[in-house]
Amino acid sequence: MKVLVIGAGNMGLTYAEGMASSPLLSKHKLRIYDTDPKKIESLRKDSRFDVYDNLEDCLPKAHIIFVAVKPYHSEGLFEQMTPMLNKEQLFVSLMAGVTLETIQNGLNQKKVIRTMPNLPAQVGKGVTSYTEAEEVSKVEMIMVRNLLDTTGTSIHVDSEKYIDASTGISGSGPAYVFYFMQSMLEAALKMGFSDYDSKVLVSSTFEGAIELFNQNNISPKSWIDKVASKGGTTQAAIDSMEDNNVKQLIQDAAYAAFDRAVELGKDK
Ligand SMILES: NC(=O)C1=CN([C@@H]2O[C@H](COP(=O)(O)OP(=O)(O)OC[C@H]3O[C@@H](n4cnc5c(N)ncnc54)[C@H](O)[C@@H]3O)[C@@H](O)[C@H]2O)C=CC1
Ligand SMILES: O=C(O)[C@@H]1CCC=N1
Repeated sequence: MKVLVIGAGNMGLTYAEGMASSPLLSKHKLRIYDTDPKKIESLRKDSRFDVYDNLEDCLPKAHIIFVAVKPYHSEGLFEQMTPMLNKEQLFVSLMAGVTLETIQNGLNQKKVIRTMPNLPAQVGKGVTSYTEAEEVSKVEMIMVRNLLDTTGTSIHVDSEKYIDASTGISGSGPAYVFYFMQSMLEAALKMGFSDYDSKVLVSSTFEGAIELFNQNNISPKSWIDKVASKGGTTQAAIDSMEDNNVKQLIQDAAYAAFDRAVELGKDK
């Protein structure tokens, strides 16, 4: 099977790297197309990929095409792609907001799957939500799911609403975690720890907490109770967060990303 990734940026290249070793690709190397000459030059040094700088050479014969450009580049790209397509091809969008209908109309094609991946896919720990147009067959869905799973785990959702919603939780979510990490790093530095010690204190704390959460069937709220002694230090920190409405602010942030995904879909 010939798989083509269009757009070798943060997300496209991450997916390309994950899928490059998939047995589904059999004897064919993963194909990548990008318009940035510098990127092309550096990708050509990577023996896992067949790298292209023009669509005519890679698009017409591809079976599954992943589209990983920025949403605002999609319209121009679709116009360029349309004359080279055939009805057997399957399209998988990684783009935030851009709806199945917009992609179908833009490409004049029916077989489209929309996904929302996230960046931890770079270390095989991504989570991707996905949903499909009704013209996509069950076999095609299984093939794509197997490809998505090369970058971590995936969840099927029944409607595009949940693709936009997962953008607010998992797609943009790693940035919220990094925001929290950055805030704690800055606090550690202010307290006088070295760069190295601050990094160890913060990253080990995150890693340990996630591990506890994953290895036990206990809610984060219950874990908070296990850390916090009555009248102790943790309670002082949690009270400070509650007084400052931090929980509501985080939820507002997740909804802001969700709303922006919906808005991006309407911009098209
Ligand atoms: N970065 C992230 O964490 C996530 C990104 N996404 C989605 O992935 C898509 C790509 O985002 P990033 O990888 O972060 O962007 P990026 O800017 O890192 O990569 C985009 C790539 O597309 C290339 N490109 C631009 N126009 C092109 C064209 N006409 N043909 C071929 N290549 C073209 C650029 O040269 C660049 O290499 C976006 O639609 C975004 O919504 C989704 C989930 C997470
Ligand atoms: O910020 C963005 O628009 C993309 C989608 C989810 C993560 N990055």
